[in-house]
Amino acid sequence: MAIVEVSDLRKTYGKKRAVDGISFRIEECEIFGILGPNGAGKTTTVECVEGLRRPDGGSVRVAGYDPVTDRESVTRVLGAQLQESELQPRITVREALELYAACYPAPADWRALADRLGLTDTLRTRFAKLSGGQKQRLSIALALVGRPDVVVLDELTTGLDPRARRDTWQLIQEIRDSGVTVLLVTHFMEEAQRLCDRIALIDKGRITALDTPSGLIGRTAGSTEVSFTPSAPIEARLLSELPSVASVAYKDGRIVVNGTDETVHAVLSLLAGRGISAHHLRVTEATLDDAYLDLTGQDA
Ligand SMILES: Nc1ncnc2c1ncn2[C@@H]1O[C@H](COP(=O)(O)OP(=O)(O)OP(=O)(O)O)[C@@H](O)[C@H]1O
Repeated sequence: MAIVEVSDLRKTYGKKRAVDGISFRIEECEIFGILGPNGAGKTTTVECVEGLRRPDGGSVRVAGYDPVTDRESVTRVLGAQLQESELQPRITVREALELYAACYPAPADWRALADRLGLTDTLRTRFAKLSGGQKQRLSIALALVGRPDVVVLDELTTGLDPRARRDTWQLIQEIRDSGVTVLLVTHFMEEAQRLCDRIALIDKGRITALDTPSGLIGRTAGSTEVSFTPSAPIEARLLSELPSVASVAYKDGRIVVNGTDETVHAVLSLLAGRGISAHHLRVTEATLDDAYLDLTGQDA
C-alpha cells in the first residue's frame, strides 16, 4: 500500500519552476531515493511532502493526510531529519532527545533509541562537540523519536567519512527493517544503488526515470561489457549478430563486446561451440553512475 502519494506536484519560486509536475508513490517499508543534479527540485519536493512548503499545484498525501491542511496528523506519522544548524551548539544529546520526545504524545523510549544509534556514551556531550557522524546519528534519533511511519532523510551522509557513511547505511536499513518507510535524498550513486528499492531521477523539476537501481542500470546502453583474448581468431560479424549485442571492438588484442547479461551467455556459448577459449575473461557491469550519466546527460 502506498504511504506517500505525490501527484502532479508543482512549485514555482517567482519565475523559477522548481517542481514541474512530479508524481510518485512510495510503498510501505520501501527505501525510496530521490536523485538528481543541484537545483533539480529534490529538496522542494521533499519539503512539500513534509508540509514545509505549500505546493502551487497537484496533491501530496502522507498516510492519507494532506501535509498542509492536516499538518498535525502528518507530524505524527512523518519524521524529518534536522539540519545541523537547527540545534543549539550548547544543547546536550540527552537534552535534545528529551526535548524532542516531549513534543509527541507517545514518543519512543529515547534511551533505547540512543542505545540503538550508538549515542549512549555521548548523552552528556554538547552538540557542538559531536563528530559529524555523531551529529548525523543524533539527527536520525530525533527524526525517529516520535515513532514515525515515514522518515525523510535529506543528504544525510554528506560530509561523512567513508566508514561513517557505511555505518549510516546500515542504520538506514535497520530503520526500514523495523517497519519505517524511508524517503532518501542523496547525491551519492553508490548510496542510492546499495540502499534504495526504487529511485526517482529528477532533473529540471521533472522525473526523468523512476525504477529499481538494476532497472535504471538495465536501461543504460551497453550496460554489460565482456572482454577476452580468444585462443583462435573469430569473426566480429558472428559476435555482432548475437542477441542484444550493442557493439564489438578490438582493443590491444582483446575483443570487447558490449550488451546485456544475455550477451555474456551468448558470447560464451558461441566460443564453446567453436572450441575457442576466452583467455583473461572479464565481465564489467554498468553502475548507477553510468545510468545517471546516460539518463541525465551529466555527472552526479
Ligand atoms: N526559497 C527559494 N526561493 C527561490 N528559489 C528557490 C528557493 N528554493 C529553491 N529555489 C530554486 O529552485 C530550484 C530547485 O531547488 P531545490 O533546492 O529544490 O533543488 P535540489 O535538487 O534540492 O538542489 P541541491 O541538490 O542543490 O540541494 C533551484 O533552481 C533553486 O535555486
